[in-house]
Amino acid sequence: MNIIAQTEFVLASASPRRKELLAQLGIAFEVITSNVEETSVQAQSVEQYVQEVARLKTRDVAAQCGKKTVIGADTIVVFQDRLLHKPKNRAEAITHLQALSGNAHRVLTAVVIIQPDGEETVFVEETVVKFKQLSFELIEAYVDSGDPFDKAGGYGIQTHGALFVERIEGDYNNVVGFPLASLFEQLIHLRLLTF
Ligand SMILES: Cc1cn([C@H]2C[C@H](O)[C@@H](COP(=O)(O)OP(=O)(O)OP(=O)(O)O)O2)c(=O)[nH]c1=O
Repeated sequence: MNIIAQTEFVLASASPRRKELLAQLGIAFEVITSNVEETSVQAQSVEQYVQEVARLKTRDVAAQCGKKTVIGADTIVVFQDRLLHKPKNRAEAITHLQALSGNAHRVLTAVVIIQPDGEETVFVEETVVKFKQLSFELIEAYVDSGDPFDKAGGYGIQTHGALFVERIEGDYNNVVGFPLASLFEQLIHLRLLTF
């Protein structure tokens, strides 16, 4: 399938996974990373929080590039209304995985599209992931591999975190950091892509 960009695109993300996912569309884009501090965001709900962070990152990059369409995102892991951020250290990574073990959690990704005229489109996609019961030995071995530290919730479903999954409801790519199918749908709707 030939997907044609109707605008110049910029991806506002340092995540190599988002870059790979966007590249799957087969369109050209530039990558510009924002320097926004995520922890400063205040919100009433996790849905509002993830949108606000994604908005801040995307706006920061949009301010640097005039006539282009900027796409940014933020992914959070929510367990019983608690946000499980990227773990700061080994102990936190272990605590996150112990909480997720044997339970279902939500992964929310907010995507923001800012067009050259400043028009903003925001949507949030949710995927529910149920983990198997994880032994302490397995959690420790995984944490010691170093994989959890750049990932929300402290695991990567695209790496050895895949071994923890009992079932998943929703878009797998949303857990990796970009709900590609919904993004495609939005970009078609906004006439920023054609095929
Ligand atoms: C749950 C989960 C998260 N993640 C990643 C997706 C995101 O990259 C990261 C969450 O952090 P984000 O703050 O959403 O993204 P980032 O810091 O990697 O990149 P940027 O802010 O520049 O866009 O966790 C996985 O790769 N696999 C998973 O299974």
